[in-house]
Amino acid sequence: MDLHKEGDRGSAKQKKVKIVFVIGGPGSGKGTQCKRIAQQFGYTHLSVGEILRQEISSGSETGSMIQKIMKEGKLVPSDVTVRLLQQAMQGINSDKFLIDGFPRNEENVKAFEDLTKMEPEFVLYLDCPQDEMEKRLLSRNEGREDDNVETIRKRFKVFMESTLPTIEYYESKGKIRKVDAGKSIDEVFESIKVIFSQGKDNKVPPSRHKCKCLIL
Ligand SMILES: Nc1ncnc2c1ncn2[C@@H]1O[C@H](COP(=O)(O)OP(=O)(O)OP(=O)(O)O)[C@@H](O)[C@H]1O
Ligand SMILES: Nc1ccn([C@@H]2O[C@H](COP(=O)(O)O)[C@@H](O)[C@H]2O)c(=O)n1
Ligand SMILES: [Mg+2]
Repeated sequence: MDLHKEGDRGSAKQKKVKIVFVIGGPGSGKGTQCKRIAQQFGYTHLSVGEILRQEISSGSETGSMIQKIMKEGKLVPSDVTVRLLQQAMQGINSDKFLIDGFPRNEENVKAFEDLTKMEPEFVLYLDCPQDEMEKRLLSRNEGREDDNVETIRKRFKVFMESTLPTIEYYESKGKIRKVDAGKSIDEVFESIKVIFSQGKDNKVPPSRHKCKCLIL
């Protein structure tokens, strides 16, 4: 990916692209909060789930493969996901990306690092109790095929087994910024604003997290 360069005809002028990943369980409020962050802090919001749903809508063979996986609440192979994400990023002239719903497992992390040679500035983790997430998803009403009890439970399992290890990985790098996402939309955004208002040198010290999502 050539996200680092800008200017005419491939001049070597460097463009520093800032990336923030946003992760959290299904229904933790990633999409809701990303919209607000993008608006207030000037980020380009890319929802990886949305990118995958667009591929389904295109009617491609890859799209039908994605549809089957999503219906099962499983994860799409990382080479497919990262290629589509990379294409979306390359099509937008922005230097600040908010990547919603990524990474979902260690394979996502590796594929992203290998392909883009980039790392996120930090990772926003929306930590929310599972019963609250389930309640939100069951009343979302956006017509998503995966918003039914059976698939939701499978998505929770995938989150616990595959996504939590990525949180540990970024925790070890001091990159996790965790917020309590079980509160109201406004309250969650207040906590997020503090994080996005912090300067580069004003980093929150790393701390071992305890997930609310595990306390059931
Ligand atoms: N803090 C909150 N309190 C109550 N409801 C919320 C809160 N945040 C989001 N919601 C609602 O919960 C539902 C799920 O939110 P959202 O779509 O933002 O979650 P998500 O993390 O993006 O989920 P997914 O991983 O399934 O895409 C939406 O209907 C949204 O309006
Ligand atoms: N990195 C990702 C992100 C998403 N998926 C698949 O899409 C589904 C919906 O994602 P949302 O972020 O919109 O909840 C998710 O359940 C996965 O099937 C993925 O594979 N990899
Ligand atoms: Mg979402």
